[in-house]
Amino acid sequence: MLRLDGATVRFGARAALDAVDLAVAEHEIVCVLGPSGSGKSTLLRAVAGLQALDGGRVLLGGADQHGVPVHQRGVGLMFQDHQLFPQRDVAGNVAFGLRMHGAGRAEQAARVGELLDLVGLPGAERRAVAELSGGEQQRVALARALAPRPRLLMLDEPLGQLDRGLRERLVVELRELFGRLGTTVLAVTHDQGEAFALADRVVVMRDGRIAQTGTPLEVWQRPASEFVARFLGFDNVVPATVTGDAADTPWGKIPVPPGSAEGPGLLLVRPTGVRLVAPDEGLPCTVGTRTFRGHHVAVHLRPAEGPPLEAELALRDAPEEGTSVGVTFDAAEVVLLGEGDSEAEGGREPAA
Ligand SMILES: Nc1ncnc2c1ncn2[C@@H]1O[C@H](COP(=O)(O)OP(=O)(O)OP(=O)(O)O)[C@@H](O)[C@H]1O
Repeated sequence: MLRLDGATVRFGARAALDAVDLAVAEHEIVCVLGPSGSGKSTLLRAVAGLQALDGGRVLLGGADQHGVPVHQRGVGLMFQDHQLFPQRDVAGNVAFGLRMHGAGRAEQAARVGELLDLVGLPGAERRAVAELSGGEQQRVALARALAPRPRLLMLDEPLGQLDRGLRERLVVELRELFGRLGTTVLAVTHDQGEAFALADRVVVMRDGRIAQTGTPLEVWQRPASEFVARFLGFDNVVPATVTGDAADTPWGKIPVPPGSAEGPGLLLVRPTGVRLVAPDEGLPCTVGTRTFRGHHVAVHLRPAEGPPLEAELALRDAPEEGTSVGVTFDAAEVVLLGEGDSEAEGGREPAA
């Protein structure tokens, strides 16, 4: 459905999009994730035709989009600040794209009604946009983007401004809705929770390039590099040398999954794999701060040797700050990271 072949966008000497290859299949929901400035919006804008390419191609349904203006690409756009027309009512907003495509009045009214039902705002046609809540406005923006039946729907931080609870609810609704409609979606977000809940596949970007792509589970379980691991919030990363079924690390010997490649590398222990035991067993640590995260607690540990460690524990298992504990590691939660993309490399040279 959508393909980028070596898509490149430069601003001065800097490549905001650096030879990106990406394919999105029909009915697939792909979420692009990455830190601020990694090129996510530039990617969306290039696909939409709002940003010209300096190299490479964007193909939609197999056709090169070079020179095809935005309104002829058949893509729906929903941007961060959803830009509804404040002087128009809900129906006027939702019908906007339909009018642009020359739909008649009756057809517009029928389609608007259908879409408002879909997004959970039945009968809202005559309401003033300014009187809607943030979540309702978001639904109207979504209905507007879906109205002309775009072959590709693109969302830029679709739930960015809403509060957490509403975002979590809407993201589930969106996924269900897109599945029902068979919509192909390319969405951009900096919120990994949102991306993982919405996407069939996530694409993690760094400095205009794709750092990793895979299903949410694949990326979560096997971050490809230190960059991806840290971006996902995993900070238990240390240099390690694997020999057989264990690795030498600054935290001592840590068991690794069977079949791990031998030799030096970087090792990640997911916080769920940090087990607390009696103080005279395993690696001696002192319990530092505890951060409550809903149904679990992130416990920060100061090991006798090596960098700080984070453990994820159930509320009832989290020891008091200052307690002495021992730590052992669960091999199933240990990941050996690719070295190619190490933080230590620092910034890449800007493309010439
Ligand atoms: N019009 C522009 N002129 C010059 N530089 C730009 C322009 N648009 C984007 N950039 C630069 O290109 C890089 C990528 O920007 P982009 O907006 O695509 O990142 P992003 O990942 O979407 O970031 P954010 O999450 O903050 O929106 C950044 O370094 C940005 O400063």
